[in-house]
Amino acid sequence: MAHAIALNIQEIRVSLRSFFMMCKPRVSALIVFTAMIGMFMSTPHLPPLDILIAATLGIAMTSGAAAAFNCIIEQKIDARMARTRHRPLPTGQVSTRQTLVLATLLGFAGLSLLYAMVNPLTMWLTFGTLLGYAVIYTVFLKPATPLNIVIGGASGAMPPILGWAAINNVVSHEALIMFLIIFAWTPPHFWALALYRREEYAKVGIPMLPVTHGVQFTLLHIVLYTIILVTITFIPYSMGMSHLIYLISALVLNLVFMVYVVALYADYSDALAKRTFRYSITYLTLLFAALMLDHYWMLEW
Ligand code: HEM
Ligand SMILES: CC(C)=CCC/C(C)=C/CC/C(C)=C/COP(=O)(O)OP(=O)(O)O
Repeated sequence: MAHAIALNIQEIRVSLRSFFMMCKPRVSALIVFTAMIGMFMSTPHLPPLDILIAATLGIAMTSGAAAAFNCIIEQKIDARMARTRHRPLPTGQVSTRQTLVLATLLGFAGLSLLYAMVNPLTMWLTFGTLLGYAVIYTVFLKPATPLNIVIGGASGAMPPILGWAAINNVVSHEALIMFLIIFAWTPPHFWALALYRREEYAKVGIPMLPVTHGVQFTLLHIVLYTIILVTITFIPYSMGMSHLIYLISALVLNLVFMVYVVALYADYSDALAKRTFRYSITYLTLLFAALMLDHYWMLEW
């Protein structure tokens, strides 16, 4: 009897750990971080603690649920790619039904928290973001067009808008600028990975840009989108939303990003594409951290 209970607890622990991995915790963490920056940027003071906590939790739970739905829908493809074949659904560590129940509960709980403790606007925008990623991107765009990531990127760019709405109950132009930064960042971020994983995407028939249009065409578009990104990152300074700390940080981060993408364009290697992909994550993290640092530093003065 005691043995059976111990076994059951062990099974539940394995299932929960597997489920947690399907919430793509590292991606979700950066998504939540950008949402929190949206919250901090939306007010000259600190946001009310109860709303800050409820909004952060609600957005994190819904983002995790969206990622888990993506894992359910893509499990057959995931099983055939080296990068994803160890995910819990392809290895059979958890069942589809179990994951579906947990993802639905998590998403419902996250959205309810936003509705009850934050505001209905944030709940509806977050629900739209979930549908944008789990349905529009995953089901319709990803298998259909190399523009999947450009259009689908809109849902990954939503978090600062969600954060701002959580505190102020509006969608502001400042939040839209932060949205645009992530929106322009997403193609270079993802195409860098898609380049060194192009053979796997080709094998499973997903029309990522390097598969449909080749390496050189993708590299050119990475450079073009990075130029657009760099341009957009100067808007916060030029409209007085951010100041010198942000400007200097953006200059340095942009310079390094440009060096990466131009070097990649000039002399492609999988190893450099992998480093560019990793840098894209550092870039977005530091750029958003700089927005917040600049915001509070300037208020101090
Ligand atoms: C539709 C848009 C996006 C696509 C297609 C995309 C694609 C990817 C892929 C395929 C990976 C590798 C994941 C893995 O191997 O587990 C990845 C990693 C990552 N992405 Fe994105 N991404 C998108 C948007 C975003 C956004 C909006 C953020 C955050 C604001 C983000 C943050 C990250 C982070 C932090 C990682 C590293 C995960 C790790 O180290 O395990 N991505 N992305
Ligand atoms: C707040 C909220 C509801 C956010 C939802 C938006 C969200 C979770 C965006 C994540 C983007 C992401 C993980 C892309 C992975 O691409 P992929 O799915 O093509 O990669 P894969 O091959 O690793 O599955």
